[in-house]
This record gives sequence, structure tokens and C-alpha cells, in this order.
Amino acid sequence: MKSCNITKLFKESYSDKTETCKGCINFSHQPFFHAVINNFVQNVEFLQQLQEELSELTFTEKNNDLYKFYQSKEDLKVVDLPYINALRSLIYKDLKEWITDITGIELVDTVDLSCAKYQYTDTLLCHDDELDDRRIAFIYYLVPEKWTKEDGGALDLFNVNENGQPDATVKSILPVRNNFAFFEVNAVSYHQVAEVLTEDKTRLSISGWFHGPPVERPEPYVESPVTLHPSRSVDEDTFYDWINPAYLDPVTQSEIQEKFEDDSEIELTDFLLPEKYEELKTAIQETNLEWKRKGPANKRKYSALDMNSAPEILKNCLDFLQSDAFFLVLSNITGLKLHELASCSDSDGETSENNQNNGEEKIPCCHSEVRKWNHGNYTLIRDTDCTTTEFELDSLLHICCEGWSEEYGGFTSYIAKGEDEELLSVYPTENSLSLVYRDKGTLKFVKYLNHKVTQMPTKGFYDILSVYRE
Ligand SMILES: O=C(O)CCC(=O)C(=O)O
Ligand SMILES: [Fe+2]
Repeated sequence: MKSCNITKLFKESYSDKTETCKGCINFSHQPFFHAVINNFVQNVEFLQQLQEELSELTFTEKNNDLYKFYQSKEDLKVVDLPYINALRSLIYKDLKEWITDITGIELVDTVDLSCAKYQYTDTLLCHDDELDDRRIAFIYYLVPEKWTKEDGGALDLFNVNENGQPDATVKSILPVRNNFAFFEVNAVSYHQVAEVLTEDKTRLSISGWFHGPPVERPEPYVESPVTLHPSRSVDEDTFYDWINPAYLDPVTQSEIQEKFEDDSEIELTDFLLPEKYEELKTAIQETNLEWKRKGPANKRKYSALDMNSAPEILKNCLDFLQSDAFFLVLSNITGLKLHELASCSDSDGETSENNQNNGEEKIPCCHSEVRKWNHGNYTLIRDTDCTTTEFELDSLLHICCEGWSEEYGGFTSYIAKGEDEELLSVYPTENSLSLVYRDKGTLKFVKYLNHKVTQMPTKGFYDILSVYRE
């Protein structure tokens, strides 16, 4: 590393963006600049001692929409143990200088170091690491000697599409004991820690960032919002064919409304008539349906049904959920003004005021999507999501989720913006319709469906998400 010739070689590799492999160092530029140093620490004894020090640390579970893993509670920046101290100074003195020399990035002295432990089903989904003045990310792997592709836990690198959004994994870097990987943090440095699939090995690593002069970032890409449509008029038969008549009883409706107004959520069990629900189950599992992969990976990964390929029964079900008559039922059980015949429950008249837009009456509308959830699927919370309206009603109908368990993931979690605390979770339940009224400050995600979901006979489940707006 100290040799001038080698440094010159890697300087050129960095600036010319050429692949270079010399000794134990490998520089690559696809899909963005990254490097791997094999056999980072020569002394095997050192490695064992370091690992022992790390095993004495206290680990806390980190768990949210983006990740599930264990992190050392102690900040490795201040931990005072001989081997950790030695590694820290190796990284933040010698190595930092060398990387500065090679890249020309004036890295500063900020130390930002922690220890992570990934075990079976742990993962860190697609992200770019961009934050303040982070310039180079690095990871030092302390996995067991024999870590194979089948064990999972690779560091996957994504390329980007025309909108600068992560497209596909184009390179997977397997963690190797005593390897030190680093990459440049920028607007396209999308990567993930693939789910760990081995049940008896731990992916132990020390990772952190080198900081430097902040770089200018492009404006974040904002997706265009989905279009909502007014209710449809469907014939009476379609409506009465589907709904459990219990939910049409005015007394029941007002009981539900009372509860909903208190909780902003309700679960309507046995929502569809049993025969209809069975038909729906059979139809949705047919093999000739066309499912489209939804991305990008920094926002979501699941399959959505192409309605052109949908059997009649499924189309019919959506007609029902988007029908004028169902809008009225929703109005009656939520107190929202989703139908002109709905009695407005707000004593202060706020709802009717909200409905006025420069004197023009707003038309209640909705959007539905039939989704398939399998191993590896998820949605993430995005700060940049643009919500055009203050309030929306989510309706979630789960299908084929028998045998599902919370530890598989796949539940929908609602959280308050800016806080990690969970407001409520909606769990997949057969033939239940879950209604959740959320405001602009409420964000939601579907928790990553981990490898355990493959224990289900159906290896996943389906749902129909409908969003209603007053
Ligand atoms: O452990 C790895 O391979 C990558 C970790 C990472 O991306 C992070 O901590 O931000
Ligand atoms: Fe990262």
C-alpha cells in the first residue's frame, strides 16, 4: 500500500475509471466506484483478538422499514480496547491518507464507526448512504472462513435507470473474512445487504464512513402521484353478491362508525360472503395472470396485477370496491363524506368545508391495486413522497394468508413522520377488510417478507389495496 508505484497505478485506475487488480487490491467502477482489499490485516492472531473484543460488546436490535440487524450499543469511536483501537487508527490514519491520495478527496478526521451483526433473515435494503458529508463508505468483514453464496448477506450494488433510481443488482460482493470493502458515496451509490439465509453463521462486520467536503446533490426524484377515479355505478346484484350483509345493517354501521371515529382504524372480519371469497381466492392463484414487478428498489418491491390479464371475478371484485354503493357503505361506517347521500357526521362542519375547493365540489375518488407478496418483497417509507391531500382512507383486503405469522414480515406498519414509533400495524387476516384513516403526517410501509415466509404452503399472500379520498 505504501509503495509509490502501486499508489500511482490506483490513482490512474480511479481517475480513468479502469478496472485494476494488483496484489490484494481490486478497483472497479461498475456500477459506481468501489474497491476490495483482501487480507486487510496480515496477523491472524490480531483478527481473533479483535473478534473477541467485539463479542464482548452489547448489541441492540435495529428494526424498521429499511433494515433488521444488530448494532453495537457502544460507539466504536470511543470504545477503548486495544485491538479495536489498533483497527480504528489503521483505518482513520494510514488508510484514510491513502484513499485521500488516490481519490483526491480531502477526507477529514471525523470518525464514524460501528459494529454490525446480521443473522438469519436480517437485511439492510436498498439505500445510497448519502448523508451530510459522507464521502467514502467502508466495511471490514469478520465472517466465518467459509461463507458461501447460499449463505446470503452479499453486498449488492445497483445500477440506476434514466431517473437516477436503482434498477437492478449488477454486482454482488460476498463478505469474506478479513476483506475490507469501500465505495464512494454519491447520488447513484445504491446498495443493499442481501438477506442472510444461513441459520448458523453470523455476518459480523465493522463499518463506517470517511467524511469530507460535501458534494452537490441532484434534486431528489419525485414520482408522479397515482390518479384516483370517481366511484363507478355497478348493478345492484354485483354489490349484494360480494358484501357480508351484516355490514349493511344501520345499527352495526353506526357502531362501527363510533369505534372508527375514536381509533381511526377498524378491521371488518368476514367481510365478503364466503362463496365469493373462495372464488376470489381460486381466481387470484391462477397461473395465467400477469404480474408486474414494482420498483424502484429504494421505494418498493412487489408484484401488481395487470388488470388486463385479470379474470372476470377479480375485475368484478374491483368494481364492487370502487362502486357507488360501496362508497356509501364506507361513508356510513367511517363518517367520511365519500358519498353525497352520506350524513355528514362532523358537528363543526369541518368535513364539508374541506370539500369546498374554490367553491367547486370535490368528487370522492379512489384507486385500487391487486398485489402479490412473496419472499423478498417490501415497501419503504419515502420522505420525498408527495401527498397532494391531507387525508386518505386505506382499505386493505388480504387474501390467501392462512398460516401467516408476524415473524415472516408482510404486515403494514403505520408510523408518525419523523418518529420511529409505530402507530399501528395491519396484519394479514383471511377475508378481513382493514380500514385506516391517515393524515399527511402518517407514513406506512410493508415490512420485508423474509425467508421464513417460504414456510407458508402458499409461500406468500395477496391483497387488494384501495385508497379513498373525500
Ligand atoms: O455491511 C455491508 O456490506 C454494507 C453495510 C451498509 O451498507 C451500511 O451500513 O450502510
Ligand atoms: Fe450502506
